[in-house]
Amino acid sequence: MATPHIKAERGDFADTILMPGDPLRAQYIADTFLSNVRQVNAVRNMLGFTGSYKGRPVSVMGHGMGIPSVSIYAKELITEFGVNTLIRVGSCGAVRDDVRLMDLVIGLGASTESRVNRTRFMGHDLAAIADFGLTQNAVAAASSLDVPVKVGNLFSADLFYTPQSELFELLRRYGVVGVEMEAAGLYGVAAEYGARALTMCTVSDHILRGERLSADERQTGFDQMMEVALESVLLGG
Ligand SMILES: O=P(O)(O)O[C@H]1O[C@H](CO)[C@@H](O)[C@H]1O
Ligand SMILES: O=c1cc[nH]c(=O)[nH]1
Repeated sequence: MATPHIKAERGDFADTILMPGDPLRAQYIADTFLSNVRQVNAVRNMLGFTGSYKGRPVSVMGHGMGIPSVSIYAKELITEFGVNTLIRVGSCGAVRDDVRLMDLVIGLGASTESRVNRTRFMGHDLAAIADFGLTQNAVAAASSLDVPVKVGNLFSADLFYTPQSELFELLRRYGVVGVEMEAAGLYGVAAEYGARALTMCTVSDHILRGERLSADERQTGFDQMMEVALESVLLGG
C-alpha cells in the first residue's frame, strides 16, 4: 500500500511516532535509541523507521519543514497507517528572557500566522492544543530524568526569514516559549482526524539575543529531548 508520500504497508508503522523535521535526525534517533530497526519509508528521502524502545514498538520519521509538509505526513500516517500518537521532536528559537539555549520546551498550544486551521475550521479560530495526556507524560518523563522543561505557547511561523522583525518582541511579551514552524499544523491535523499530538523542542537559538548552539551542544541537547520523548511513550496513557 502506498500514499503519494509514504511507500509502506499498513502494519509497517507503530501506533506512536516521533517526528523531527530532518529525516537524517530520524535516522540518528533510530540508530541511537531503537532496537530491531527497519526502514519503512524513503519516498523523497523522508526517511522513516520502526523499531522498539525498551520493548515498546515506536516509529520515527522526518516531517520536513513547515506546516504544509508536516500536515501531509501526519494526515497520511493517521488515516492510512494506523498511527494515533504523533510527537514532534524539533528545534526552536527563543524570545523570552528566561528561555535559554538547550532548554526543553513543550508546546501546550501553538499560535500561528498560518491560515490552515481556519481553513479546516470554517474560518473560526481553532485552539491548536497538545493532547493533555501526552503533555502530562512528557512533563513526568522530564521530571524523572531531571530535565527542566518550560510548558507553554509555541508560535508556528510560516516564514523562517520574516520581514516582521517586531513580531519577536510581541511574542516575548505574550510569553511564547519558542518559535518553530509546525506545531500549530500538527495539532490541527490531530484534531481533524482524532489523533493525539505533542510538540517538544530544544532551543537551538535565541532570536532576540542573537545566540546559537554549536553543533556539539545541539547533539547533546537533542539526545536529552529524545530520551524524554521516548520515556514519555513508555508511560502510555
Ligand atoms: O528542527 P526542526 O524540527 O526542523 O524544527 C525547526 O527547524 C526548521 C527551521 O530551521 C523548522 O522545521 C523549525 O520548526
Ligand atoms: O523555526 C525556527 C527554528 C529555530 N529557530 C528559529 O528561529 N526558528
